[in-house]
Amino acid sequence: MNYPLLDTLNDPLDLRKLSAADLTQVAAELRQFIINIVATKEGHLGASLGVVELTLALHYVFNTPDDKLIWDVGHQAYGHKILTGRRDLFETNRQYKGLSGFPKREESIYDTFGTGHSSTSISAALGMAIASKIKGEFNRQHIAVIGDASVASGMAFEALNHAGDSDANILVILNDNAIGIDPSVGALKNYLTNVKTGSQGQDNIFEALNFKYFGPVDGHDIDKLLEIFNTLKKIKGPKFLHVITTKGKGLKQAETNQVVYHAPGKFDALTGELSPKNTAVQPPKYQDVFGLTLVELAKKNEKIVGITPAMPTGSSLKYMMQQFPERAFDVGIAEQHAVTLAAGIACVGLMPFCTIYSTFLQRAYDQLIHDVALQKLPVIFCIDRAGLVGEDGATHHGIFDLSYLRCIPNLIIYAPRNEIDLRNILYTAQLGLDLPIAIRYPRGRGNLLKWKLPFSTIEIGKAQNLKEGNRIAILVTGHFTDRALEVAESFTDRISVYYFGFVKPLDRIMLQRIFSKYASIVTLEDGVKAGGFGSSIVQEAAKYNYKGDIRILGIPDQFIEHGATEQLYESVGLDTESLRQEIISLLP
Ligand SMILES: Cc1ncc(C[n+]2csc(CCOP(=O)(O)OP(=O)(O)O)c2C)c(N)n1
Ligand SMILES: CC(=O)[C@@H](O)[C@H](O)COP(=O)(O)O
Ligand SMILES: [Mg+2]
Repeated sequence: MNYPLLDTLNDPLDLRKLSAADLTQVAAELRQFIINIVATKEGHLGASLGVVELTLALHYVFNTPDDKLIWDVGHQAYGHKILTGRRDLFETNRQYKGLSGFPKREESIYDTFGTGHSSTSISAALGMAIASKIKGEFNRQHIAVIGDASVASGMAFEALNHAGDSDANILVILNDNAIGIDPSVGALKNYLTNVKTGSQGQDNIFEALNFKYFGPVDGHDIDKLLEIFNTLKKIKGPKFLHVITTKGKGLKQAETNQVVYHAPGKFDALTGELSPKNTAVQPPKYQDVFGLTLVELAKKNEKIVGITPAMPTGSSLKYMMQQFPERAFDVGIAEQHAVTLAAGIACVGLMPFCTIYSTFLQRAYDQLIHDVALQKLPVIFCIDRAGLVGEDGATHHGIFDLSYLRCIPNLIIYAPRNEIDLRNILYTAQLGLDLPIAIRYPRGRGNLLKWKLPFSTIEIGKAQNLKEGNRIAILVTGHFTDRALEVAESFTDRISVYYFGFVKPLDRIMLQRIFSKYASIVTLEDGVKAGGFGSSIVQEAAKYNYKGDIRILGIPDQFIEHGATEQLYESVGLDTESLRQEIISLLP
């Protein structure tokens, strides 16, 4: 594939040597380059295609990296990476030891702020703008590019509220494509639609917040973007530019099927068609076990309400939203609100199932403690993407939840070992608990083809002995249970496996039996070792005055980068072979 102009661009200085008229061709080449690589290497597609012209115009007019450019979420920054010296490395995007799929300060001086989670860009840009002013660097611009779904989040509004009351040199660019991963929701989305259609009248929210407002402008018209940026760069203080773009621009399928092409997996770069799916019958994704089981339960239990902060497709709450639109809500990128909304719903006797990715629940920690657990409100948290998630990397791994949840009083924590177990704990939870429960399960597929079995109730706080052995006890939680069994089988009758679905409350009776029987214990989890399941066993062992060895196996005290999930587990010694070696080293 030929990229005659793109191939000459090693950084934005080269770009600025081109004539403005050349930028149209660069845009076409850049778009094709992104399509060609993402088609085979996978990744986020639609968002980056939508901001090709915006990316070029920003780097052309502004003096990056001295002017600070911050991409919200960062999943749209592929063009930015390619133009800022990473074209040749881009085929390693999201792969183990390759480029990160998100901006990352260690990777480039052009990546001024690391992102991955949404709605941080305005705060970060404002922080930089305030610091520049304190340092006397008055001419620097600080630019946050934020999407229409991300700008509706609380954090973004907190930053707008602060910035609008300052004289900071900040430019907020709203990249409005009317969609997040799923279609955008909420009153702000309606307002933005009215602005675009001209039916909004004179009122302007952003002007009311004291920003100088510009737009809306067509974000695919390079000349218009150059003109407006040349104006904006001379204006001091807080400015807001409303840009209209099309997610997936330039690839027909990505434009028409924006949800799927947000991150489409492999596809044909020429036709845009998705690569054929594996047609063999496969075990279900955990998210679908959750989503489909919830529909089954909601048909019989009218108290069930579903909540997702902006991930109806990713969490599979979409199934309930389709069947029971009056009882299932996408609240937008608003994790804090989602949790307290669930608390409110529980207060009045309904049964909220609040599904949030483990990594995004970090945003709502105070709400979890203050609004839910402290008041013993029986919210059912369905925490998806627990454990390592793969190519999204350090910003998205769900490895902290067991530790950050375990220290909260009144909270039940359950990590199902498989799809049937997940179904049964969902069933058990909706029978009525008098405490909140956090049910956490991994990204991707389970192992069972037959998983839609009749429901059975799970006894709260009970562990199970799955395999009896006489030397070492493996205590395991969550989906690593099969891994523990596989390892144990290879040692015939020497290794026991105890499955602790409940990380809290722990089965103390079972633990006492284990402490009195084994001289060596290994704990296994897909979360951080610090403060997690293994830690809780060590604490119990100390209370019991246990004198044997306990080895905690989990994620070490470091951020884990991106790569295929199994590759990453191997890198931290949690693959089957490494576990087997650990056991061998403990055997007398
Ligand atoms: C705090 C947080 N919640 C959820 C997500 C998952 N997420 C990633 S991109 C995205 C949609 C972003 O939409 P928008 O800001 O409009 O950008 P676009 O994809 O349209 O460019 C969501 C919900 C996230 N990254 N961070
Ligand atoms: C950028 C972002 O936060 C999401 O697009 C995320 O990558 C989705 O993750 P899943 O693919 O696990 O749904
Ligand atoms: Mg959007």
